[in-house]
Amino acid sequence: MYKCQCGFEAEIRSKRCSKVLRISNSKPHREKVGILKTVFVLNGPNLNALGKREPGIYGGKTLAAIADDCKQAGAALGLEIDFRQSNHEGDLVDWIQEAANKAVGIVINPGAYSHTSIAIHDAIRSVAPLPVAEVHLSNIHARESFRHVSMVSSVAVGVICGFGPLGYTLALQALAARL
Ligand SMILES: O=C1C[C@@](O)(C(=O)O)C[C@@H](O)[C@@H]1O
Repeated sequence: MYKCQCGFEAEIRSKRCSKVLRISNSKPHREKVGILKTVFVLNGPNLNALGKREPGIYGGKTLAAIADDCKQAGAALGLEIDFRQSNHEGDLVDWIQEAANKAVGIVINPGAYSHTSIAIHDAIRSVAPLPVAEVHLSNIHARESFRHVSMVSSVAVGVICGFGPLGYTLALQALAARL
């Protein structure tokens, strides 16, 4: 039996296997305390420079404007958006771990860490079955060969790339359809 700080107590097992799910993310718990489902939208290095960074590749929209788009899309989907960016790999690992207790899913654009980070790959595995959608503004497969491999894709439920900022909204819709 698991007990939340709010007093809600239950043992909730996954439909797919007998694994006990985290109580704070369970639907009955969320319904009881009346909280919206939260999705973490995480952004990796250099994405804070969107708007002025290589606009021919990434477009002219700032990350703040993308955050607004996500919040608007989230509101329509009944999702609360926790939007974050860091240039530091460890922050992204910490936030993925934090999402296990606070979110029903993650949208992540890991930036260049997509191509290198075993730590982010492992962090996503460690919070399974929390669904993770990987997003890239650019089509990484149509760019330099070092961008063709992502450490994240094999542990993501899906990948959206090449559609610019719209990819974030599409990822939120795809996650919402699974909840
Ligand atoms: O920083 C980025 C942005 C990116 O993730 C994208 O959104 O297209 C693609 C990466 O290869 C690059 O390092």
